[in-house]
Amino acid sequence: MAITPYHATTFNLSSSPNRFTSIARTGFVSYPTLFNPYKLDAIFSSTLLSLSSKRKQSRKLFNVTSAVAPAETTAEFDEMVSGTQRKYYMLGGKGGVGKTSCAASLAVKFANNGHPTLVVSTDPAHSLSDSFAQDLTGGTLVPVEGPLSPLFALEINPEKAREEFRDVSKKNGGTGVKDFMDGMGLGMLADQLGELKLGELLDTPPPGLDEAIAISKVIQFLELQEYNMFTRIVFDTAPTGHTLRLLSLPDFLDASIGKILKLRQKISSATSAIKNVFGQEETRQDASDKLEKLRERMIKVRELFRDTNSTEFVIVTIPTIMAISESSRLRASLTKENVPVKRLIVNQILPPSASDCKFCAMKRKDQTRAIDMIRNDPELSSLLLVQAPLVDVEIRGVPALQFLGDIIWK
Ligand SMILES: Nc1ncnc2c1ncn2[C@@H]1O[C@H](COP(=O)(O)OP(=O)(O)OP(=O)(O)O)[C@@H](O)[C@H]1O
Repeated sequence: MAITPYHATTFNLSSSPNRFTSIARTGFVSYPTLFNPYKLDAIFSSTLLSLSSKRKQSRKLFNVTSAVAPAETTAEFDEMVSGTQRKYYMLGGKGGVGKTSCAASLAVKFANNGHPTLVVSTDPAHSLSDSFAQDLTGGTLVPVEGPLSPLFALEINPEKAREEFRDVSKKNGGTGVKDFMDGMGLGMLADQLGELKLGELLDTPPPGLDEAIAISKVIQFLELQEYNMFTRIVFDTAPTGHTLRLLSLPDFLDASIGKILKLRQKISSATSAIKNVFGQEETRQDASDKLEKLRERMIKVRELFRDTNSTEFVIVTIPTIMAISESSRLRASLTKENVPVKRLIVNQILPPSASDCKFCAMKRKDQTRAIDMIRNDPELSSLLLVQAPLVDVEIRGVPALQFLGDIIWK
């Protein structure tokens, strides 16, 4: 019989609460967990624990070691979780490799380890809602039910935001622009650009503008007193290309704002007719101050991405040559941008098996080859290699994410 240690269906991942209760009645759950206020999760996690020790036993029994990687490395989660200073984790990589699942499971793990956590998706094609099996749309912070400490999720859709912006700009002939931009934390840009046909500018947006909207929204939230509590921020980023644009964006905006400020200086020294375009002296001064603030905020973002003490970019990949090649290029670009990278998650690795079908044997060989490639890749070989197994159900909902998180983030 094939051994599938990560056979999640065995762990009742998709079970109803009643089935958990019946597990409890059969004595599968250790006594103290019944006092936990989050009973279902407690029962669930202790069931997982109990089954995970069974898993270890069955490994011993059949002397099964990981087929693709003899030496198991851990993610060194202790280091990730230690300290109450705010830390940012950005998970990125090729499309479909499991960025969202890894980001969501990390956020759940942080929250279960005492960190009030915010998980943010800046991917225009969001899947956080699907991953948490909860509606997180709406562009604002939504509490996620289940973890032991507060966990909030935020899905930002920059494309949609841009669409909305264009609509408002058309409908109101530009007058609603400022309100909308204020809402996005970019009000000061609107002040400056409102009269410069910003709507037209958005028809051919400069690279990174969508990400600008996403980033400024997050920063705006984090500046609010009520969101001071978050000590871990996990970003589920868009696929590689977008991420790189996002990283270079603060520079871009900084440069743009610089241009705008220069333009303003020129205008303010011009005739009164032109002065009317920007309003009275006081208003102009106020707008300049706001613009400076935006510039400062962008500089903060740029520094944040590069701050080894507070930020880490975690690359997520799968064991295929194509995904690994892209990860290697991503690492090179991140190094160029001075973004700290320490961990590489290789997701969806076939779990060990005593007897392989032909397809599995081939697939396993293929994966082994891909993992060897990582070990010989100059960009990737120095990273902490964390292996995550392919599980046999879709990872959806907090209990399932907790299950995945406990496997990956050790
Ligand atoms: N270790 C795993 N075992 C089994 N299924 C997985 C695993 N990791 C991810 N998946 C599944 O793969 C699919 C894609 O995962 P996910 O949405 O996390 O990837 P992504 O990289 O965020 O994708 P996108 O680039 O489209 O946003 C999902 O159905 C998810 O449940």
